[in-house]
Amino acid sequence: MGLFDKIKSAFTNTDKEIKLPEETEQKQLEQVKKEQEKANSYEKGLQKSRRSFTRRLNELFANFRYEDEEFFEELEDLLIESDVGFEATMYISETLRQESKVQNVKSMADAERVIVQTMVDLYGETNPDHHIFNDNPNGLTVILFVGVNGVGKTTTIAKMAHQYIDQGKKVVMAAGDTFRAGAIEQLHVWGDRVGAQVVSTKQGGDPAAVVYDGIVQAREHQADVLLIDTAGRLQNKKNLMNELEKMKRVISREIPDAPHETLLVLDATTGQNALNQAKIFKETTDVTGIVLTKMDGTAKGGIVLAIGKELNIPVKFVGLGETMNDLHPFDTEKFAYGLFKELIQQTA
Ligand SMILES: Nc1nc2c(ncn2[C@@H]2O[C@H](COP(=O)(O)OP(=O)(O)OP(=O)(O)O)[C@@H](O)[C@H]2O)c(=O)[nH]1
Repeated sequence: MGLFDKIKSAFTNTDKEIKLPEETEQKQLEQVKKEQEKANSYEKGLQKSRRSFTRRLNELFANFRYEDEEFFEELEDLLIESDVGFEATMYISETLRQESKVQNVKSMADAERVIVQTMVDLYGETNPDHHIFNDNPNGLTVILFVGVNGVGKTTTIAKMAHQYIDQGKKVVMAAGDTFRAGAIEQLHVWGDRVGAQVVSTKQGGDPAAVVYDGIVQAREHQADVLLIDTAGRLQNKKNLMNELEKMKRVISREIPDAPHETLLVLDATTGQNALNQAKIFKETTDVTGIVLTKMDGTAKGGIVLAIGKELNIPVKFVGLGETMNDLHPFDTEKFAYGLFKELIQQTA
C-alpha cells in the first residue's frame, strides 16, 4: 500500500471512536496523548504551506482544464514555486500526463487525486531512511552539526539537548564554532537554559581541541550524548573540509564508530539556496542526515521532495516552531498529512 492509501485509510478511520481497554495504563494513555500532540504539531507547523498549496491548486482547477497544455505549464510553475524542485516537478507532471493517456483521469477530481497521491507517495519513496538514527547503544553517542550561519544550528542543538535531557539522558555540548563572534556565548546561554554542560575555548581557538575536550568531559561525567557545534563557512571549501575532517579524525580516534551522525542543518525558508548549500556540504563531508528548520515559516513546503529527488540524503528532523519542543523526528505520514490534509479529505 502506498503512503497515500495508508494515510487515507487512517484518516477515514478517525471517526471511529478508539476504545481502549479499561485497564489501559496511565502510561499508555500518556503515550497516545503525546502522539496526538505530535500530529497536531505537524498540522500547525505546516499550516502556511498547506493553506498556500491548497488554495493555489484549487485556483488552478477553477481556471484551467486539466486536458490543456496550459494546465500542465501552470501546474509545473506552481510546483517549482512551492520549492518542489525541477526533478520532482517533472515527475509529478509526467505522471499526470501518463495517467491521462491511460484514461485513469476522467474528471477534475481524478486529476487532483493523481497529483496529491503522486506527491504523497513521493514523500514515502524519496526519503526511505529518515527513521534510521545511529545512536551508540554501548556508550557515548556523538552528533556533529554542520551548516552555514543563521540556519538555526545552535537552536537545533539546544532543542535536541532539551529533548534528550527530558528523556533522562546526560548531555554535553561542544562549542566547535570558534570562528563566529558570539557563537560560544550563545551555546553557553542555551546550556544554562536546558541544563547541559558546555565545553568551549576562546574565539579563534582550535575547534578540534574543543571536540577532544568535549569527549574527555563527556566521559568524565558519564554523559550519554555529545552534541558538537561547528562553524559553517562556505566561502573557502578547502578550509571547511580540512576543519571538519580534523574534527572527525579526533572523534574517531577516541570513539571508533563516531561521529554516529553528521547532521546538516538547512533553513527551509531559503529554498534553492538550501539545496545548493547541501550540495557543497555533501562534497565536503559525509553527511548522514538533514535537519530542516523553520518549516513553519515557509509557505513553500515542497523542499523535502527536492531534497529527496536531488540529494539522496534523508531528512531526519524538522523544525516546526521556535519552542524547545518544536523539533521533531521526520515522520513521512504526519508530514504528508500536515501538508495535504484538506486535499486528502477532498479525495476521501
Ligand atoms: N520559526 C522557527 N524559527 C526557528 C526554527 N529553528 C530556529 N529558528 C530561529 O532561527 C533563528 C536563528 O537560529 P540560530 O540557532 O541562532 O542560528 P544558527 O544557525 O545557530 O546560527 P549560527 O550559530 O550562526 O550557525 C533563531 O531566531 C531561532 O529561534 C524553527 O524551526 N522555526
